Order: sequence, then C-alpha cells, then structure tokens
Amino acid sequence: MTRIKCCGLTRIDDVRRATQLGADAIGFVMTRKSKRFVEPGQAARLRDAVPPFVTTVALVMDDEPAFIEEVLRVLRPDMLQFHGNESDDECSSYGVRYLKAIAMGEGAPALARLRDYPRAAGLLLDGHGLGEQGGSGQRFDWSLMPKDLAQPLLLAGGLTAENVAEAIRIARPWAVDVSSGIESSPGIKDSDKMERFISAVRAVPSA
Ligand SMILES: O=C(O)c1ccccc1N[C@@H]1O[C@H](COP(=O)(O)O)[C@@H](O)[C@H]1O
Repeated sequence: MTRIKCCGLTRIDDVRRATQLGADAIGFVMTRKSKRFVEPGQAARLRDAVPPFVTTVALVMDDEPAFIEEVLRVLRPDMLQFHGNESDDECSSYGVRYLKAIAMGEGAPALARLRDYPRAAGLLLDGHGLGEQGGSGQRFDWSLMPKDLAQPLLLAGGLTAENVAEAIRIARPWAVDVSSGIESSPGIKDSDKMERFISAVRAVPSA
C-alpha cells in the first residue's frame, strides 16, 4: 500500500476532510517563504484536528534554528521536513525524525545527493530544481526513482489524481506527497480533488 501525505493545509475543514478520506500524514508549511505558510499557533490548532495514528509533519526551508525550535515547541509535530540546503547534521540536530527533500529538477545528477542524508527517516524526491522552491507542481522523470536505497522514498512534485497511478507504477515509492494537485488555490484544498487523488492511490495494486 502506498502511503499518502497531504501537504500545505491551512484550514481545519481541509485537515478533517483529508484524514476522513484516509491520508496517512498531514503537512504544515512553516516557512514564511511559502504562500502556504501558517503561524506556529495556527498550525497547532490545525494539528488538534488530526486524529491518532496520522503523522503530522512540519515543513521548513533554510529557516533559522531558533524558529525551528519554536515550531517544535508550539506545534510538536511528529516529523520535520527540510526543503532547503540543510545538511544531515543540521537536520539531525533537533532530536526529531526528519524527511529531506531532494530537488530532482536537474535529473540524474541529483541522485548523488541522496547519499548525503544517512540519518533521514525518508527521502522526498521532488520535481523542483536546486535553489527553486517546492510546491509549484513541477514533476520529474519518475523512472529516475532509485530502487536500491535502504531508506523509504517519497515521491512528490506535480502529482494529481490523473497522473498519480502511473507515477506509482513507475517509481514504486513508499509514499506520495501532494500539495498543489489537490488545491483550488495555494493553501486552499479542494474536497473533490482530495477524494479523487486518494481514491486513485488506493486503486493501485500493491507490488
Ligand atoms: O507547498 C509549498 O508551498 C512549499 C514551499 C516550499 C517548499 C516546499 C513546498 N511544498 C512541497 O513541495 C512538494 C511538491 O508539491 P506539489 O504537489 O508539486 O505542489 C511537496 O512535498 C510539498 O509539501
């Protein structure tokens, strides 16, 4: 079964809908560089609507350690997700399990960076280029997804209800991560798109 993370939620009704539909993880974008940014206090209120056994993830991107500490204190997420140029040492320094996004925009050369994060709980391969911001709906060549890494791999970037089944068949990820593909506008999730996306993932037979 392919796990599903829905990211960039900003409204309590969207959190309830995503988890009712069966999302395995909910992501809150904490970096102020994003249009989907939520304040730590607001993220904590959204987090309170997440039921047990659904993982909460706080997304940061080259943010100051003091800000990340504030996020951890106020939101208490299950995991951190790093989207910038953070090193394995930096990502590991908070004592919280973490995911590291790898920018696959330039294709095969990006694969070398996957070895740089031995302490990551999972690696998220995303369609944006190095130095660009994620969450922009860019996909990459799914056939580049490695099949020989010990760490679980998450597939992200430009996934929609229409393409996610093909993406899973090609990339065989542990999980998929979606943001813009289930939105009507940045940060505003669309109930119908969420339902169609989650149904499309669940309809793919296990490998
Ligand atoms: O969602 C954002 O605004 C964002 C900002 C900065 C870095 C990452 C961001 N989102 C993450 O990007 C991927 C792909 O998103 P999409 O489905 O292509 O829109 C995903 O992990 C988002 O969480």
